[in-house]
Amino acid sequence: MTVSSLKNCPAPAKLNLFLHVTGQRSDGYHLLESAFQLIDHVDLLHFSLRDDAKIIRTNELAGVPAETDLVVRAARLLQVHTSSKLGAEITLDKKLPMGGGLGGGSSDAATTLIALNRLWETDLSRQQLMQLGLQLGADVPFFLFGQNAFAQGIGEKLTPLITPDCWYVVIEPGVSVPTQAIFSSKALTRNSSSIKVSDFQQYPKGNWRNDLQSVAIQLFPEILVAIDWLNKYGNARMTGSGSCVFCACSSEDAANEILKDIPGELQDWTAWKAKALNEHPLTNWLG
Ligand SMILES: C[C@](O)(CO)[C@H](O)COP(=O)(O)OP(=O)(O)OC[C@H]1O[C@@H](n2ccc(N)nc2=O)[C@H](O)[C@@H]1O
Ligand SMILES: Nc1ncnc2c1ncn2[C@@H]1O[C@H](COP(=O)(O)OP(=O)(O)OP(=O)(O)O)[C@@H](O)[C@H]1O
Repeated sequence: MTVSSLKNCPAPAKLNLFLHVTGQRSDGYHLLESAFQLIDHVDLLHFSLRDDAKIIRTNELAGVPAETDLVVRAARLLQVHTSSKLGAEITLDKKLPMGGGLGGGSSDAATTLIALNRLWETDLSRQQLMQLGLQLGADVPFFLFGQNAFAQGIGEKLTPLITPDCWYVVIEPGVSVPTQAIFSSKALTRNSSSIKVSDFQQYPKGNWRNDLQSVAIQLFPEILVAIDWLNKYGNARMTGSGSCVFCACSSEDAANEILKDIPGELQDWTAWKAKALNEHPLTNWLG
């Protein structure tokens, strides 16, 4: 039986539990070490098969024309790479904030590659899709990897990681951070010492930090207000290049208690809880 559509395909967010910048490559990209954690807060994508090779995005996305949308770019890349004659209509139900450091666009791209690889029966392996995904962004291979990871290189060298089974409270401080502006800042330190994946399991959780945070705060002081507030409840820090901040909670009840306290007068904040995932919800779609 030929499948003609795939509905409600999740694209989960990630948190960088820590992020160290250890150097810079000659092409300008930065060498990172980070713990990538999948969480159950998702965008949803819907795919319908077309037999005329057209890739059509059916929704509007504010500030992102279809041609530059990572979803459309991912579909085109797979189509060209596999010489597929098939097309797709794609609808993106966007929940993750753009410029939030949650990897939303990258996760949308990864879910598109996974779903269309199935719908078009192009049968690329996980490894092949990860290589393709890297052309779209440094975070994309992680969302194809299928599990939580210790990342090295520019974020594409991935080792499976056992991470705490907990809940997270995430605050969106109401600003969108351009990743490039953070990495290009003169104030960014690029010389953190390297750690090994085996060090991670012993690494004291209270010491986890994000080297991009101080630069992001200089440009967007709203991030510091959210960190200072959330620090009352745990080791609050930023994910990715910001703007979202998070802290770990031992239970869903503990997360609910924090959410109840969110000050009503700070209208620009959106806050929510999410459970740590052990694996990507679509991991079984790749062999
Ligand atoms: C900050 C993180 O979210 C951590 O997970 C990622 O490193 C960012 O990944 P991403 O958004 O997929 O990044 P890309 O779209 O590849 O790159 C955006 C810009 O960030 C800078 N960039 C990104 C990743 C990296 N390791 N070094 C960099 O210097 C580059 O200037 C690039 O032009
Ligand atoms: N499908 C998409 N969803 C979100 N952003 C997209 C998409 N396609 C292109 N973009 C562009 O990518 C930019 C970064 O968006 P994204 O949501 O991935 O940020 P982010 O969570 O900060 O990413 P990262 O954690 O990878 O730095 C957006 O500002 C937008 O211009």
